This record gives sequence, C-alpha cells and structure tokens, in this order.
Amino acid sequence: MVLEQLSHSKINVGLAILHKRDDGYHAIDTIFQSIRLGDSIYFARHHSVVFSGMAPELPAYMANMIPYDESNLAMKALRAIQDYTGCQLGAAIHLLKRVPPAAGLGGGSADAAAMLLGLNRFWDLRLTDDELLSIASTLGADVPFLVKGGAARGTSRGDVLETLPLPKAHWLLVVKPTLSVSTAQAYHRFDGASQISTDTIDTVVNHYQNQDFIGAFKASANTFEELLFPIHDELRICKEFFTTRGYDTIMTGSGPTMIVLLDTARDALALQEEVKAANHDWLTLITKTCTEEDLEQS
Ligand SMILES: C[C@@](CO)(OP(=O)(O)O)[C@H](O)COP(=O)(O)OP(=O)(O)OC[C@H]1O[C@@H](n2ccc(N)nc2=O)[C@H](O)[C@@H]1O
Ligand SMILES: Nc1ncnc2c1ncn2[C@@H]1O[C@H](COP(=O)(O)OP(=O)(O)O)[C@@H](O)[C@H]1O
Repeated sequence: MVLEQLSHSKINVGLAILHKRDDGYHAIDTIFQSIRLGDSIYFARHHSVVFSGMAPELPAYMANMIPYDESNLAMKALRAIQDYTGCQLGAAIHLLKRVPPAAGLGGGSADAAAMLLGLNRFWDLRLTDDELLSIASTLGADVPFLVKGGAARGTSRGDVLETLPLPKAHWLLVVKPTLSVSTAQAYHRFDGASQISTDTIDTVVNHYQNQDFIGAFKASANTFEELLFPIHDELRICKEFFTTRGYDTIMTGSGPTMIVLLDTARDALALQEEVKAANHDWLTLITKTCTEEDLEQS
C-alpha cells in the first residue's frame, strides 16, 4: 500500500510586521490562504526509514536548492514525531517537489506539515490535532497554519491562528523571479516602521468574512514589499509588469514571488505568453486558491 499526502502551499494575502520581539522573532499580523500548488509525499512499507526526493518540473537552479537529507524540513518533522511518540517503525518516503523553494510560498513548511499528517495516518499514531499543532510549532512559525490549511489570520510569530471562512476558488498566476530571498535576512531589514498595520489586516479580514476574496486581495499590503523593493529592482519590475496591465498583484511572504489575481485560466495562459515574449526568465505557474473540497481530498 502506498499512501500519498498532499502538501498545499500558501500565500499571504497581506502581512504586517508589527515589532521585533525579545526572542528575536517578529510579531506579525497576516492572512494565510492555502493554494492548490503543492508537493506530494509518498509513504510505502519498509523495515527502516529511507528518504528520497526529486523536483523534475522545477528549473535546475531551484531543484538544486532542495536537500534530501536530515536537513530537509520534512525529515525534521519525521524526527520530531519519532521523538514525541517513540515510534520505531520504518517507511520508504519520497518527496515530489513542485513548489519553488525559498519563494515565500511556505514550501518546506508545507512538507513538514504533510510529513506530520502523513505519518500520523501511515503509522496509525492517532495524534490529536492539538498534538500535531504543538509539534508543528517547534518546526517553524508557518508550520501550524500549513497543518490546518484553509484560510486564517496568523498573529504572534504567525503561529496563533484564527480560522476564516474560505472563499470560492480564484485563479492565480504564481510568478517567481530569479532572485532568492532569505526569510531571516528579510526580517532583519525591519527597523520598526511600516505603513502597514493591524488596521490593514482588519480590512482584509472583513472582506474574508463577506466571502469577498477579490476585495481582500485588493485591500492587502505587505511590509516585506517596503523592505525589499528598494534593494531589489527585479521585484518592482516584476510587480509593475502585471499592475501596468491592469492585474492586481501582491508579493507573498518574504518574497520574492508575486501573486497575480485573474478571472479565468485563459487570462493566466495569455499572461504566461506575455512574460515569455518579454524575455523574462521568471517561473510562472497557474493555480487556484483552495476550497473546502480541495482540503478534504488532501
Ligand atoms: C515570512 C513568512 C510569512 O508567512 O513566510 P515565508 O516568506 O518564509 O514563506 C513567515 O513569517 C516565515 O515563517 P517560517 O518560514 O516558518 O519561519 P521560521 O522557519 O520559523 O523562521 C525563519 C527565520 O525567520 C525569522 N522570523 C520568522 C517568523 C517571524 N514571525 N519572525 C521572524 O523574525 C527568524 O529570524 C527565523 O529564524
Ligand atoms: N522540503 C523542503 N522544500 C524546500 N526547501 C527546503 C525543504 N527543506 C529544507 N529546505 C531549505 O529551506 C529553504 C527555504 O525554502 P522554503 O521553505 O521553500 O521557503 P519559503 O518559506 O520562503 O517558502 C530552501 O532554500 C532549502 O534550502
């Protein structure tokens, strides 16, 4: 029997950095939204734990950034669950990566979350949701949301979650410029001031409460755009490529990925062609926001 666990990635529909905390982390206020773009983790019976992975659909320079060893966030999740439960069972585990790494899409964190959920099923560990969330919070600030999925407001380190109603699915074009941004370094640029506040995120939440994803997207803003646009021209150029064509576009997480909101898949395909025709070497992927049905299937 082979078990497949999907790991949906996320976008941030708005992110305000509020202040630096005493523990070195930053207090944030953000809206997480699951998207269909995700990796798969496969589990098969084996006498010991073996781990492998590949990313055949990603450009080589991105695929080469992903380690398939103990430093992979998915393997860290496996070790955390072994420590917590004392479970000594084996498994042959394969990670099929589709999500661009270091992109602000929470790809590694989503794999950690999928490993927790997948092992709970595969090894029949019967951990409760609260136990899984508590292990998740030791693995990274984004991991608890990625265990839950859906739509949620995240405060504190991004790990205190308030679930929001999921709007209907919307088409998105995910655009990954070539530069890579380290999350820690991006946070390090914050000097205590941002135009974006809890009020901004309150407005986004109001739109979510009204099932108005388009309104939420238009009202959102991200402190990381303030921190990174002045030092990376490619980000401004990338965002303007879409906004000047009339498309609402936001940067997700600590970047560099831009999320373009679209009415139809045809619009997404046409934009992909325009990016190619303009000779930009940005990776573009078409996806949708997740619905309840998507989450039930994962
Ligand atoms: C910016 C966000 C927005 O969703 O996502 P990404 O851009 O990484 O996808 C998250 O806050 C990223 O969360 P995550 O990637 O899980 O962060 P962690 O592994 O816990 O932390 C990586 C580093 O980021 C910094 N960090 C992270 C979260 C936070 N609230 N304050 C911080 O200062 C710390 O320097 C930490 O050492
Ligand atoms: N399963 C994984 N998938 C992707 N990157 C991983 C994974 N495990 C560890 N990494 C490392 O984590 C870094 C950040 O990747 P990722 O979690 O995708 O970033 P982000 O949080 O910005 O989406 C990568 O550069 C890579 O070296």
